[in-house]
Amino acid sequence: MTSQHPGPGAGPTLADLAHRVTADRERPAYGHDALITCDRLVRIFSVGGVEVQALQGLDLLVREGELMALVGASGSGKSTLMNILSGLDTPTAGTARVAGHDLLAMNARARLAYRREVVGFVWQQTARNLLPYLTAAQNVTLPMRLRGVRARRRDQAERAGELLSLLDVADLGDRRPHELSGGQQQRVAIAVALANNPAVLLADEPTGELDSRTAEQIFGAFRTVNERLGTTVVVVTHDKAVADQVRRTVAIRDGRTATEVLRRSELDRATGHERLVSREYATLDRAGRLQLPAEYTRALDMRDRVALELQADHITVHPDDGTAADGTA
Ligand SMILES: Nc1ncnc2c1ncn2[C@@H]1O[C@H](COP(=O)(O)OP(=O)(O)OP(=O)(O)O)[C@@H](O)[C@H]1O
Repeated sequence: MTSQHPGPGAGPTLADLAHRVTADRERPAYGHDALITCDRLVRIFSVGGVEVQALQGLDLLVREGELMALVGASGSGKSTLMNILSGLDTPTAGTARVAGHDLLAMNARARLAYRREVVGFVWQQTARNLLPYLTAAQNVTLPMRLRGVRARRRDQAERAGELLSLLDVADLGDRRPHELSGGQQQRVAIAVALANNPAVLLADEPTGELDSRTAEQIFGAFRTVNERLGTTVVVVTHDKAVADQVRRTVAIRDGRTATEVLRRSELDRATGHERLVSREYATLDRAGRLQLPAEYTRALDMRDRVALELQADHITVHPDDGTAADGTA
């Protein structure tokens, strides 16, 4: 029998091991405190017998109250992710949870309730967001009626008015979509998406059909919603200027999160003005995998393998200099 009190230098005691096991069990699960958790998310499409892996084990955590942008090359998987988060599509494997809802386990009824009450979405095509034969105000009250919760018409109309006012289109409530500009339509579409007070507002290229000045204003509207209502907002965008305005931008590459830029304001001592300082991070996945930027590895001619060294507060990555101990230079 192993002693409970071995001498110095011996392995862990039984008590140590028991403690480790309990500590591991009690460690909070990945993403336990996030509003959106994607864990090794996979989406495979089969087209004519050919498989396309649109998402290849994507990890993403979004905390409550965040306003963040998702960027990435065409075909990287952004829309696939948004369709999953909005409840329109189901992942092939992995975990996706939004505000406590497991997106892989919902039946049709739960999915419908999820889409009506938990998430709001704004699409790129302005025409897809609004019903053409309803006025702006009627478009905003429609999701409230579909939700089926008994509420007085007057209260619904009042809420629609408040939302249209928050989005600076209060005086356009009686107009139909074709009587509104593209930017005004997107503002109304944001109000529609917020009608049932969702936990998350998702937007897929919401400024894609707008000129850059209008795009900037629409992005301002997302900021207002985030700041005033506290709604968590995730926006997919191609627009670099738009992505630069948020505190967090996550880049997706080949169906995985690859890099992340975080921005914070800092006081410029010289001028006394606030300025935004940004820093790029690489994503470290749960298996410890890290993708080094191609321009870095090319600059140091890093290929096949690299040497890692653990320092007190960082890890260094060196090119393979051909001095491997096993002689396989
Ligand atoms: N319904 C589908 N059937 C088959 N393949 C699909 C389907 N939807 C997406 N894909 C494929 O999955 C990959 C990711 O597509 P996705 O639309 O998510 O990319 P994206 O980053 O949104 O691109 P874009 O910026 O051009 O909109 C692409 O290779 C695409 O062809």
